[in-house]
Amino acid sequence: MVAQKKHFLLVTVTLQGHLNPMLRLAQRLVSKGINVTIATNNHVSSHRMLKSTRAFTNNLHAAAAAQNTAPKPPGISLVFFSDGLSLEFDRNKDVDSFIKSLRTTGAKTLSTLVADFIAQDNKFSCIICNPFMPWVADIAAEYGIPCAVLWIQACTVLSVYYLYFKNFNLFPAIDENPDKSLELPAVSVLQVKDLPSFILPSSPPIFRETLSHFFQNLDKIKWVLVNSFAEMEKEAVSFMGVLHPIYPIGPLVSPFLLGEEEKTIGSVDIWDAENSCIEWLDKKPPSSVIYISFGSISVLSQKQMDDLAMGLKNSNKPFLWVIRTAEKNSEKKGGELPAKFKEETKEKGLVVTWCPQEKVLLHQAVACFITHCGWNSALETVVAGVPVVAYPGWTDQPTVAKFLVDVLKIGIRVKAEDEVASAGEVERCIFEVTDGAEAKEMKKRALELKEAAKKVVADGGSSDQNITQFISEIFLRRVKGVEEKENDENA
Ligand SMILES: O=c1ccn([C@@H]2O[C@H](COP(=O)(O)OP(=O)(O)O[C@H]3O[C@H](CO)[C@@H](O)[C@H](O)[C@H]3O)[C@@H](O)[C@H]2O)c(=O)[nH]1
Repeated sequence: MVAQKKHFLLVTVTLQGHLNPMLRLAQRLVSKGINVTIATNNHVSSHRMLKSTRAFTNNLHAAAAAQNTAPKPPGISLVFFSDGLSLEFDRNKDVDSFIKSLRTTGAKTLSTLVADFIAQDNKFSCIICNPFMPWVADIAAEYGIPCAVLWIQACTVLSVYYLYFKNFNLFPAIDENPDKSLELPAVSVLQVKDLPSFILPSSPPIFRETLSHFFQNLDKIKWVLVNSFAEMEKEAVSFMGVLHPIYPIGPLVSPFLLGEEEKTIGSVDIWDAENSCIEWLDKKPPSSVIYISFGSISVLSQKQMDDLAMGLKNSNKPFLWVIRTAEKNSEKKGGELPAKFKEETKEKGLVVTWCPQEKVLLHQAVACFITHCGWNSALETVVAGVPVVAYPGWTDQPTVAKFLVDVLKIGIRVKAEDEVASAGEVERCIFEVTDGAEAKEMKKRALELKEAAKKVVADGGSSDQNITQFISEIFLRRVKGVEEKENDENA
C-alpha cells in the first residue's frame, strides 16, 4: 500500500470570525498528526497573518528538536488565492460583489492552487470549507478529494436553516412582525426577532442564495463538523443528528482558554491587538470590568453608540471597549464616541481598536461581556465562564442571543427599539448581570459550562473523539478504495 500523506486543505474567507475557528481546527488536526494548509482570499494583512502562522509551526519544530523527537511534527501553512478584487476593495461594504467575485474568480484560482499541489505530488487527503463557500465542494469533487464542511455557527442555527432551506414549510410567511412566534422542532419557541436575519425578507438576497447553495450541495459533503458540543446544545445536536450526520467538535477556541499551555499562536489577527489592555486589567479589582465588543464586522449607529456610552458612564463601573472604527487610518463608518466621553471616563474606561479578546475574557478582572453574540465570542465567553449582556445585530446573532439567555441562562438580552438599547436599558442590564438577583446563578452556570467545555476537548472527550473518528473515516475510505469507486461511478 502506498504511504498516505496526511495533509488537509482548509478553505476560509479572510474574516476574523471565519478565520479563527478554521485556525483552531487546524491546531486540533496538527495535534492529531495532520499537516494543514489553510487557503484564504488575499488580504491587506496577508503579511502579518503569514508571520504568525510561521511562528506557530517553527515553535512546534523547535519544541520537537528540544525533546529530540524525530521526524518533524506536522505544521500549519497559510496560502492565499485571489478573489479577483483589489486589496483596497471594501469587502464588508460591498458584500454582494465580494461573494460573487469569490465564487467565480475565487473558485478558479483556488482550483489552480489545488492542481498545483497535486502536480507537486502533494494531493490533499481532505478539503474542509465553511458553509459560506459552498462551491469548494465542487472543486473537491473535480479532483476526487473528500470534502467536509466546518459549520462555524451554532448547531441551533444549523437546525433552523436546515428546516428552512430543506422546505419543511415551518416558516409560514415570515412577515417580520418581530413578536410572532414559531414552533420549530428541537428549538425552543422562537419569535421572528430570534431568527437568523438571513432568512428574513429584508436581508440582502445574496446570503439566502449562498446558504441555499450550501444546503443543495450538502450531498457532496461527507462530513459536517460543527463548532459546538453536545453537552451545551443537547437538543439541537440530537435533532440535527437525525436529519443529517454531524460531528460536534467544538468549542473551537484557543487551547490556552481551555487551560492548556499557551503556544505562540492563538489567533491570526487581521488587526494589531492592543496588548497593553491586559496590564490595564491587571490593575482592576476582580470581577469589576465590563468588556464590550461587537466583533469584526458590525459597527454601531450613532444612536446606538451614544446610548451605550451614556449607559456605561452611568453604571459607574470600569470598562474596556473595543471600537474598531476608532482605528486611525480606517475609513470612518458607523457612529463615533460622543465628544468628551473619553475625557469624562478616563479614570474608568479604556477604548481600544482591537484586543486579545480571549485573554481579556480569561482575565479575573472581567465581570461581564456586552456582546453582539457572534458565535466565536459566544463560545469564548462560555469557555471563560463570563456572563453576558446580549446586544445582537444581524445574521445568526439574534438566535445566539436567545440561546445564551433563555437556554443557557448565562445573561440577559437588551430590550431594543429600532435596534437601539437606551442608556437606561444598558445600565439596567449591566446591573442585572453583575449585581442583580440572578447574577450569582448566571455566573455559576457560566462556570459549569466552562468545566463541561474543558472535558469535551480533553483526550477521550466527546469532541475529541469526534475529530479522531472523522480523521479515521477519511483514511479508512482510502484504504477501502471508496473514493476510487465513487469517482468511477461519477465518471
Ligand atoms: O478586539 C477583538 C474583538 C474580537 N476578537 C476576536 O474576533 C472574533 C470575532 O468573531 P465573532 O464573535 O464570531 O464575531 P464576528 O467577527 O462578527 O463574526 C461573524 O462570523 C461569525 C461566524 O460565522 C458569526 O457568528 C457572526 O455573527 C458574524 O458577524 C472572536 O474570535 C474574537 O475573539 C479579537 O480577537 N479582538
